[in-house]
Amino acid sequence: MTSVALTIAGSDSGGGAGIQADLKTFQELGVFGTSALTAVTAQNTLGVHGVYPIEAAGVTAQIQAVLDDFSVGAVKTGMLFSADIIEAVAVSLRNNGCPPLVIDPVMIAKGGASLLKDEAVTALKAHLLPLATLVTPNIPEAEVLADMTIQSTADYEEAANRILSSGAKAVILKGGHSNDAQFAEDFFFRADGYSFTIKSERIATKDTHGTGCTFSAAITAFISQGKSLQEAVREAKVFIQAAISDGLQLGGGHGPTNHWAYNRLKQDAKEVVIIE
Ligand SMILES: Nc1ncnc2c1ncn2[C@@H]1O[C@H](COP(=O)(O)OP(=O)(O)OP(=O)(O)O)[C@@H](O)[C@H]1O
Ligand SMILES: Cc1ncc(CO)c(N)n1
Repeated sequence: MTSVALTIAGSDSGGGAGIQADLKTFQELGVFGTSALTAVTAQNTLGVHGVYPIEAAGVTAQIQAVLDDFSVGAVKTGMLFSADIIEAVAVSLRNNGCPPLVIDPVMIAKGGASLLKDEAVTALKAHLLPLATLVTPNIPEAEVLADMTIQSTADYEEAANRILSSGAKAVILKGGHSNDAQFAEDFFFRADGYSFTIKSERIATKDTHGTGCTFSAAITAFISQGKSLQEAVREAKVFIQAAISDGLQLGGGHGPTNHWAYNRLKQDAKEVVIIE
């Protein structure tokens, strides 16, 4: 049977991040994509030029319409923008017996524009993180969620534990922003204490717009197909590695990754190593 996934996220008119990245990723992985839009952004590879949120009631109605009609195997959230929208999403998911949920706690776009209001962080922690199967912050987002600075490997564990204390079942701290020139390493922690590091070669490119959205969408797609969380994360790392490695050279700023690359390149993908 065809797997169905739902993305609850913002629109990126530039097509590299947000709902567009999610749907392209679902499509490449043979998963039927459905969506609930939280905000429209006027955006390209150079930056965000405007944010136009959707009314919370409109977000609720989209989620309900999808969940009433489809058997959704997994859900992801991306840009949620306001506390009102976060509360509406949490209520809708709770009322519908929430499917496995991947939360990408999107806060700031590459160019520095805010995609989550400061006051919405409390709502995210209180209402949505408790429902999460997996939370996928980059390091700056983990610092906000854990309310601490992260400098050392010991800090990763402390930050992860603070995020897991919200009730989330697992967290992966993404190292895309680290200054390690050789490897792109992400750190996975589960609430029961199991952890691993997942590592691939770092690709030297400026075209990394939407990497976080694409990675979390690939995890969501694989979960919707019945893969375990660990297998979903491992294969999503292959997906993002392929997508970054075959950049499309579009736009004048941070260009998008290539959502068509995975099925063509996965056999030759640079090694993705899990260190338990
Ligand atoms: N240059 C790179 N080479 C290889 N992998 C990378 C590179 N940059 C990021 N990644 C990987 O891409 C995934 C997404 O991580 P990243 O930290 O870039 O997310 P993000 O900051 O949330 O992205 P976004 O820009 O969409 O907000 C992670 O698995 C990370 O390790
Ligand atoms: C709509 C949207 N969602 C997420 C991101 C983060 O990459 C972005 N730049 N735009």
